[in-house]
Amino acid sequence: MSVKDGEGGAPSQDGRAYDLQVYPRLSADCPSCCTLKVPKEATAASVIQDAALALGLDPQRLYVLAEVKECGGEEWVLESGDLPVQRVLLWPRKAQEQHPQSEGFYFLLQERNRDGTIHYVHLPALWKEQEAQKLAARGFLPPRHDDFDDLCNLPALNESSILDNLRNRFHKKKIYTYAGSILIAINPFKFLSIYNPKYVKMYENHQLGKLEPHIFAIADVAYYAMLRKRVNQCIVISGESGSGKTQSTNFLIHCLTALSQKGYASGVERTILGAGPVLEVRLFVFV
Ligand SMILES: Nc1ncnc2c1ncn2[C@@H]1O[C@H](COP(=O)(O)OP(=O)(O)OP(=O)(O)O)[C@@H](O)[C@H]1O
Repeated sequence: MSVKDGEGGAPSQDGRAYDLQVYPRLSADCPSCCTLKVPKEATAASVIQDAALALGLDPQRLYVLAEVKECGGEEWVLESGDLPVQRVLLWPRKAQEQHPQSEGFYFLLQERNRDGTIHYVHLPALWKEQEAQKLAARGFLPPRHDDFDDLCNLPALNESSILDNLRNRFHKKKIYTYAGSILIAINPFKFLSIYNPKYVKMYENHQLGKLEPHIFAIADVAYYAMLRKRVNQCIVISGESGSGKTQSTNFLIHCLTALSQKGYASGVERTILGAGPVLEVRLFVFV
């Protein structure tokens, strides 16, 4: 609705008519909006009547007018004696002057059942999509992702959603994904430039989950937990043959030795890695 000095429409006592835009939420074949010129003292009942006429709706059916306000996304159903223009005059100035549905302040026309409840219709997919986007923007729905770096955040948790998520991430060269504090790694079978000293530094002393999942984050958490609690830590690596257990072990040792400041200089990393094939290191206990 935009507030204008009255030309046309029913003038109010102060001589002004107000443009009131009403968006029907009825069926897909209904017009998307109608603009009415109404006086300040027009009631919701009369606006509903005019809107039904303008939209060519069945006058035998019952309708309600609801005010939608962006803040919180509430829909306030108006009583038949309520004055829609009064509501608009309380909106922010910009919304008073211009309020396309996309801006958040508008009126909805919905069908009402005989018992007073609102008759919800099957909404067109596009409309639902827009609503979902708005709710996500307000924080009522999780932001729309096609990949989640922690499986615990998947909106639907089942085998196919897990595999889809891992696949999507893998195609974006994100081979690591968390499931809580567990790290899932998918073998890329090719070199990825995510293991250089810059990454060791980046993940150093960071809470798990703050950054993109990475094997260095696991090494870092174990290392600092050992220092803080002065208790041995272990990292269990499991997977089928060829899945990358040995490679992951090497990355962990690389990161741990780098963190302990001994890595490059003392040859500790080389010594441990050299013992790997003999010990088949899968589980580390650091004192
Ligand atoms: N993160 C990675 N980046 C690049 N290549 C990797 C990665 N992880 C594994 N690979 C490659 O995949 C191959 C198999 O990995 P690896 O030997 O670690 O598997 P494994 O689980 O230890 O196998 P097995 O249980 O049979 O010993 C290796 O050639 C390795 O280089």
